[in-house]
Amino acid sequence: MALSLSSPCGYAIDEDEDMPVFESTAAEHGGLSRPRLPELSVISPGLNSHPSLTELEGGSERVKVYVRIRPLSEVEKGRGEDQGCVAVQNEEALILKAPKESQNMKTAERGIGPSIHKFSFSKIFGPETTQQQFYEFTMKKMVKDVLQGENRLLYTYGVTNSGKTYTIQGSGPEAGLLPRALVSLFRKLQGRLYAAMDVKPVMYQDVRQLNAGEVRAQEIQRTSLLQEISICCPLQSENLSCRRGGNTSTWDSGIGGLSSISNVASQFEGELPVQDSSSHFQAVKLQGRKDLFTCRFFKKKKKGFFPVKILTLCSCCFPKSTVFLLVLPDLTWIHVRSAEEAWRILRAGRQNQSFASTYLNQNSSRSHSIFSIRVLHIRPETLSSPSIPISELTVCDLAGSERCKEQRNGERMKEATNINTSLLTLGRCIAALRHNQNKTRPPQVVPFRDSKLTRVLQGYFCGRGVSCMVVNINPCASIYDETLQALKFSAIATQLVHGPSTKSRVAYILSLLSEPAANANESTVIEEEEDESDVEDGDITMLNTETLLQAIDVLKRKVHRQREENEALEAKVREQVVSEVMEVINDMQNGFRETLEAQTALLEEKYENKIANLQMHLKKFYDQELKEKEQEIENLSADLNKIKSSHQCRSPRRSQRLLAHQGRLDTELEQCRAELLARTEEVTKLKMQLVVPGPAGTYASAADRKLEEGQRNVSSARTCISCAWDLQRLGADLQSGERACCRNTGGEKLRQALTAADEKIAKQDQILVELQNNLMLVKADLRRKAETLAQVQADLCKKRGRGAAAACSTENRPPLKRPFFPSLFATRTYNGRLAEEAQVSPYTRILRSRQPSPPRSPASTPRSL
Ligand SMILES: Nc1ncnc2c1ncn2[C@@H]1O[C@H](COP(=O)(O)OP(=O)(O)OP(=O)(O)O)[C@@H](O)[C@H]1O
Repeated sequence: MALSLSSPCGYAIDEDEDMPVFESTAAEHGGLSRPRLPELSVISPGLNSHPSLTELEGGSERVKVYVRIRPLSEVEKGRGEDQGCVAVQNEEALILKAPKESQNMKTAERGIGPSIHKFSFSKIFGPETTQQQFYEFTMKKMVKDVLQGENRLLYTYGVTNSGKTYTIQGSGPEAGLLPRALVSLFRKLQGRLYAAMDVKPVMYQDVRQLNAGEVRAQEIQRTSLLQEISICCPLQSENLSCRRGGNTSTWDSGIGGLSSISNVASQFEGELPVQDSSSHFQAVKLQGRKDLFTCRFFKKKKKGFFPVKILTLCSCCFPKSTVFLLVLPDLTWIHVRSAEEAWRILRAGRQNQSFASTYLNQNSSRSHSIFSIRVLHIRPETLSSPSIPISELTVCDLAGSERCKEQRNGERMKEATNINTSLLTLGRCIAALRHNQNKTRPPQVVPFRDSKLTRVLQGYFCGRGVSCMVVNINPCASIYDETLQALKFSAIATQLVHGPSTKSRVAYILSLLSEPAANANESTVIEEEEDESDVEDGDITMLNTETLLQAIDVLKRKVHRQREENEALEAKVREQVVSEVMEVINDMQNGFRETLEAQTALLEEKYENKIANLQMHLKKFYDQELKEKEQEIENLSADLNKIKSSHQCRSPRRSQRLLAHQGRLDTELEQCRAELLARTEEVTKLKMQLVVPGPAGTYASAADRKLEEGQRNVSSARTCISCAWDLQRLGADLQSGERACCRNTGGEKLRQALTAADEKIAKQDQILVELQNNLMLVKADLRRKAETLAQVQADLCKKRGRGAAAACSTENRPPLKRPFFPSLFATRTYNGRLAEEAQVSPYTRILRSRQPSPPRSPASTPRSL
């Protein structure tokens, strides 16, 4: 088998060639030269520049989303589809401008949404990009990764007729990503292929060692299947009979879509087995499930057919057959020894894919196409171990999304509905994954199980591998709205971050087991583990149950320890928080106290001011009241005077009598005054005579002072007595007058004043009696003193002789009786009360008590004296 894979269909494969650097296509599309657009869509999550990888969560990488814009065909250009609605701004930014006829423009004109949208992607490839360039930038590295044990997925997404199949499979000499990847893969594996067929991958990451019988059976099955597949080709061209749900219809073989594969596969024409027309293919719908049906391969025998292979497949995935499709457990993996065999199966699978002519695409894929190839990394020393590392490359050509209503055929419409449903589920899964990346929000269930497509791809979205999306764009103006929707969907995918790798989980589990063991059993298990570097490359399924249980125990202990640490930390934090809170509370308390004191001072000041104001107002008020009362008193006095005068008018006789009596009293008083003056002069003269020098003089002066005192008392008493009697009479008269007035006026106040005056007069009487007694005593005392004085003078005369006798002749005269008048108004009193009474005479008091009686005449008052 001399097969040159260096350039199978004219394209050069240089594995060591550096990745080409593409220039921006913005200038060609006028993206940079266009004026600044007035309005931009805000729906593009990639509007801002992409964050660097280090900024992403946990250092994970974002899902790479590449955009490829296909060139317009001459026919499309002739239809006027080139309206510049898709423009590349730079290598990462794409601008969509709604054409006039589009629905988006209509809604934009109604003001509902923008007419210009900007999207950001990992890289944008313009229409001039060749298949080789696109492969080198996208798939080449993936192939390398797969050979290094990584899992990789590449899937295309876009509107129908946008170039997805062209990108994956190619057309004519322009082979797509998949044939190039296969050629590259087998070239790299050349000379290192494992020839025996004694291992077989079972579900997911498990590998089973086959015994001799199983190897033989496997070989037979493989050869048979390869033959059956190769047999299908002529059968399909002969209108393969297909029975679905009892109805037999002609199966659309879609041979026209095989041109590119056939072109590449032409390299292997000589190697194809001889076609056998004795096989037959039948598809039977599974009971109760619309999307599942069973494909049976029959080998024609002489007497009828017998089944060779039964596959249960999903209509939305790869409806007829492929050995690389791993949807349900009864599918099997076929051992591929060379690129040639891979091509055969690929071509067969391609033949069994559904194609149809739609209104947009002459050869439209009516089902998703998934191609998977697994590489078992076998080492002789680990051959017996079930944990053989496996890496997988999956290339998925999704069917194009399209408007169902525009399908003219019922069958096409059903297909379009199925396609859109599965694409919608894919979109929901991506949106849910995007949502779950935000740890602050409650996680959503990712609806992987709602579609076979998402079930197949689930592993790549859950850390099993790295996925990459290729968005194909048709720049035709007529499908602008669909293109916009596809870009919106893929814009969500640009925000996806790859989940944590399952390999990192394995490494984590192994690191757990390699921690210092708490007991002997653990250490035993660790010793039994393989070299870490060897095992870390594998998947989680390579760990046995015992190891996993041990890891769980370690994790439990770790969790327990963490909880204890957390509790201790929490207690510490609580303590710190409490102390800090207490400090804050104390500060607050001090603050409040200061504030309170300040407030109290302010309030005190405020209320003091208020009290002062109130006092001022009260004072004003009571002053006013007092004035009013005084005014009232004055009015009352005036009234009283009026009444008196009227009373006088009414009883003139009594008034006259009173006036006459008053006149008499005044006369008497004047006489008393005159007499008093005369006596005073006389007393002064006597005093001058009585000045005696020496001790006798001293005695004499003392005696004189006492005498004067007694005289003053007596005179005051007498004056008081006389005045009192006069006043008593006057008071009685006034009382009678007032009573008369009161009878006429009924003034209660006046009556009370008179009663008080009567009481005072009674008291004066009593005082008068006491004064009379005192007078008697003073008189007796004066007599004794006069006698003593005479005696002293006589003794003095005897001692001085004759000269002195002459003097003594005058001095020896018997002492004259000293008049009492000089002490008549003496201020000396016997007690405080008397002094008061002496100062304020009964007459004065009576007059005062009768206020507001008419004011006294100055001549009639004792003060005038
Ligand atoms: N980059 C390209 N260069 C040249 N021609 C292209 C390119 N991309 C697509 N085409 C052409 O556009 C047409 C439609 O492409 P293709 O069938 O791959 O679209 P599709 O997206 O797979 O459609 P569907 O989803 O209906 O299967 C084909 O004739 C193809 O040759």
